[in-house]
Amino acid sequence: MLPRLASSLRPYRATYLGLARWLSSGSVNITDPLNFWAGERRSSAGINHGENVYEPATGRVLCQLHECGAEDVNEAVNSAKSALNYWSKMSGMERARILIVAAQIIDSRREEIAQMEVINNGKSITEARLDVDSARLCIEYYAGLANTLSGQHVQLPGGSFAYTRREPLGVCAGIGAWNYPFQIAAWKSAPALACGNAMVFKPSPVTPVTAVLLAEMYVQAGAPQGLFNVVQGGQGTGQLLCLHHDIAKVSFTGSVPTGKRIMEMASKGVKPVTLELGGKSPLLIFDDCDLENAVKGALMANFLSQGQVCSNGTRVFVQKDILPEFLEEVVKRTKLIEIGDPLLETTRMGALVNLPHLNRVLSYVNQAKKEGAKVMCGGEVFIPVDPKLKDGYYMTPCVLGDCSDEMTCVKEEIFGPVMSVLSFETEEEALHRANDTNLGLAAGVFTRDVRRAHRVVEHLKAGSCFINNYNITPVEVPFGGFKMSGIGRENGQVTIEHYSQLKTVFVEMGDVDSLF
Ligand SMILES: NC(=O)C1=CN([C@@H]2O[C@H](COP(=O)(O)OP(=O)(O)OC[C@H]3O[C@@H](n4cnc5c(N)ncnc54)[C@H](O)[C@@H]3O)[C@@H](O)[C@H]2O)C=CC1
Repeated sequence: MLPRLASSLRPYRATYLGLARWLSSGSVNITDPLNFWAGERRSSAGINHGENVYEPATGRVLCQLHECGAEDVNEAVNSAKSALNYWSKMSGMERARILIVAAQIIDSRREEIAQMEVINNGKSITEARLDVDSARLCIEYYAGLANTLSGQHVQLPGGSFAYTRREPLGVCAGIGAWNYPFQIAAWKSAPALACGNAMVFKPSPVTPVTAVLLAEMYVQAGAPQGLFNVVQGGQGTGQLLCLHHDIAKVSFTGSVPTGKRIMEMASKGVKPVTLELGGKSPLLIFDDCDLENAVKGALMANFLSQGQVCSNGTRVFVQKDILPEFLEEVVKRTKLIEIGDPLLETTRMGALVNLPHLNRVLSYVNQAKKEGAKVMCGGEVFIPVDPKLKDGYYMTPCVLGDCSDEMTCVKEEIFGPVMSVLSFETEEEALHRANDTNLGLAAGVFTRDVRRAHRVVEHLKAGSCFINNYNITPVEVPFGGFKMSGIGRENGQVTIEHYSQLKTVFVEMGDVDSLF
C-alpha cells in the first residue's frame, strides 16, 4: 500500500530534516470533537457513554469515541445534500481547482497528519508519511481527471442523435478500516468529489482521529461546507449510513463478513457498492529470480504496517532449490527490523493497532506451531526498553517455515506480521496452490524469465498482480480484488465509473413515427 517508495522518500529527506518534531508518544490527549458536518467539528447529539480509543505505542487512552446516532447521521447527510446542490453544478475544472488546493494543504501539513496517524494507529512515522503522500497524490490525480469527464455523441438515422452525460450519484457513504485511516478517507473522497458527489465518511472506531483533519482541509481549500463530512461510530452508525434513503452509494473497506452485510443493506435500496475486502495473497518466488529483490519483496509483502495490510502476500511459495538460501536471508533481515516507538525515525515496525488484535495475531502463531509449522524467528510479545512504551502492543515479526496448505496460518487472514513460507516444485503446482482460496486481492511473482512472469500473472486469480515487486500502489493504477476480496476498484481512471452514472439523452430531429 505504498506510492512509489523511492521517489516518495527523496523529496521528503530534502525538506523535512531541518524541522523539529512536536509530538511524542505518550504525550497526546484528544478532547476536540471528532465529527464534522456543515463545515465544523461537532459533538454527537445523543448522551452515549464514550468508548476508549487507545494509543497503540503506549497503551494509553488517547480519547473517547462517542458514537453518532440517527440524529447526527441525518444532520451529516443533510449537510452533504446541501453541498451537493452547489458542487454537482460546478464544472469539472472548478472542482479540480479546489481539490488541487486541498492537496497542497495536505502537503503543507504532511508532518502533522503523519504524526497524528502514528499516535492513533501505531505504524512507523516513515510509513505514515508515505500514506499522507498517497492521499495527496490521489486527490491530485482525481483533480486532473475531474475536468476530463465527458459523454459521448451518437449519430442516429435522419439526423437524430443521442448523447450521454456522466453525472454524479449523489451523497456517497465511505466506511473505512483502521489500517490506513487517512489514506482510505482520501482514496474514497477524491474520486467521489471529483465526479461531483458529496460524501459522509465513517472511520473505524479504532482510528477516529485523522479523517476529521481531511474534512477541515477540504473546507480550508474552498469546498462548500458539507461536501465531506465525518461521523464517528461503529457498526450502528455504519448501518444508519448504509440504510439511509438519501445515501446513493456505499464504498467500504474492511473485512469480508462486514462487506457481505454492507452489500445486503445496500441491496435494500438497490445502491451500488465498492467493497475493498481482505486477502490471503500468494507470492511466487521462482529459482531464476534475483534473490536479493525477492527477499526484499517478501519483506515488503508481509511487514508494512505491522503486517496489517489487506494486500499482503502472506503465502510465500518458494521454489524448492532456493528455499534454504531464501529462508536464511529473509530470517536474517526480519531479525534486524527495528521495532519500537513508531515516532522515531529509526523505527521500522511500530505497534499493532490494539490489544485484542495483538492477542489474535499471537494466537495464530501458537496455532501454527501446534499444526507443525516451524517458527524461524519472532512471533513473540516485544517490550521496548523505554518504560513509557511498556504497555504498547508490540510483537516481533515472525517467519514460519515448514508450512503446508491446510494449516490455519496459510488459510486465514492473520492481519499481522506473520509470513508463512511454503515450498513448491513446478509452475503448474504453484499456480494451482496459489489460486486455491476464496480470496483474490493481490498476488506476486519473482522471476527473471519475462515469459514466465506474464504467463503466471495471466493465470493468477487476483485483482492486483505484481511482477518483481510487491505492495506498490501508485494512485494512477486501479486497485481491488477478485472473488471474495471485493467489488469495484479504487484509484485509476476506472474508478470514475464507480462514482458516476451515465444519462443517455435521445434527441429527435424529425417527426414522431407513432405506431398508434
Ligand atoms: N481491500 C482493501 O483495500 C482493504 C481491506 N481491509 C480489510 O479490513 C479488515 C480489517 O479492518 P476492520 O476495521 O477490522 O474491518 P471491519 O470489517 O471490522 O470494519 C470496517 C469498518 O466497517 C464498520 N462496520 C462494522 N460492521 C458494520 C456494519 N454491520 N455495517 C456498517 N459498517 C460496519 C466498522 O465500524 C469499520 O469502520 C481486514 O480484513 C482487511 O483485510 C483493510 C484495508 C484495506
